[in-house]
Amino acid sequence: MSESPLLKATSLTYRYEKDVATLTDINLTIEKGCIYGFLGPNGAGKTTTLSLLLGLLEVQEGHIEIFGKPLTSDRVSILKKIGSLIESPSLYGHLTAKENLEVYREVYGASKARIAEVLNIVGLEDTGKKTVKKFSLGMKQRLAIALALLPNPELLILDEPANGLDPAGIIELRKLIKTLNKTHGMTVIISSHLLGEVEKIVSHVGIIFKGKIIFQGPLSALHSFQQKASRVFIKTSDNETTFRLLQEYQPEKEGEAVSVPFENINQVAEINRKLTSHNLDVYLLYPKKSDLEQLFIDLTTAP
Ligand SMILES: Nc1ncnc2c1ncn2[C@@H]1O[C@H](COP(=O)(O)OP(=O)(O)OP(=O)(O)O)[C@@H](O)[C@H]1O
Repeated sequence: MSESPLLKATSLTYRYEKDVATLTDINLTIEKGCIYGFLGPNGAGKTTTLSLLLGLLEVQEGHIEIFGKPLTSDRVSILKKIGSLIESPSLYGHLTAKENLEVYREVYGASKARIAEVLNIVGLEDTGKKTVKKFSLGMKQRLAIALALLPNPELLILDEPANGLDPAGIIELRKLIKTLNKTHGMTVIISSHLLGEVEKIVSHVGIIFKGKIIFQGPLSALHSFQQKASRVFIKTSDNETTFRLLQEYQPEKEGEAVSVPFENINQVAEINRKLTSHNLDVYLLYPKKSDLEQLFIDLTTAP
């Protein structure tokens, strides 16, 4: 029997306001040892979902299990094994990296030796007396991750950690996440609104769009899904007949037109031949941008 997932969220629906569902029926399965990229455009519901997983928001509908236990009943023991970076970290600008960690050490019940360890892991061991206000954003971000690492968590949840970082900072962050996963065995959930930012490190991807999960699976499955999101838009002199003739392509009616999933350019020529051989006039035959396709463009285009 396969091991149960490290995290399982079932049918999460969340409303900030009574009549507006910010999340609808969210199902997530995250396996131990993976780096899970949680992707979606701004406002899709990433932070809300992660806040529910971290118990920062109360579950209204649905169920969350982490480490095989329900979050509602085993909250404290679960949260002790999770490190997180959500929204801006609270760092003291007038203190050094080490002093910042010292402030949080007792909160987490971590040993003094753990401070040097986490500074090493995030590559800030040589910052000495430099105060945090003189740190670059990338260094601040790594220090915030060091804080999250103090309790030596099994699961690390990072909400848009690459936001605002320059390309060098993003590369450093990727390296760090890979090390945490490979060398320290941590499962990592990292959210982003850009696929390119996380594509190089993630093993699995979940895509949230308007509060709904529209894809979840290994990174390798994403590209075939992406292709399926493209459709060919067809308008002829008789759309009913077109719909009937194209049954094998799984057509859908779109107002005055018909659309079929786009597979390749040869299929478009084949459809054209089929329609004209049945004496239909073909007015339009073109790939149409669906919401999903537009979503992929948004996820793959730098702001
Ligand atoms: N405290 C709140 N009260 C009311 N609505 C909220 C609150 N927080 C977030 N929202 C709304 O919920 C929706 C999802 O926001 P959320 O922050 O979860 O998205 P996101 O994917 O993390 O986006 P971003 O990257 O912009 O933070 C948005 O429409 C947002 O305006």
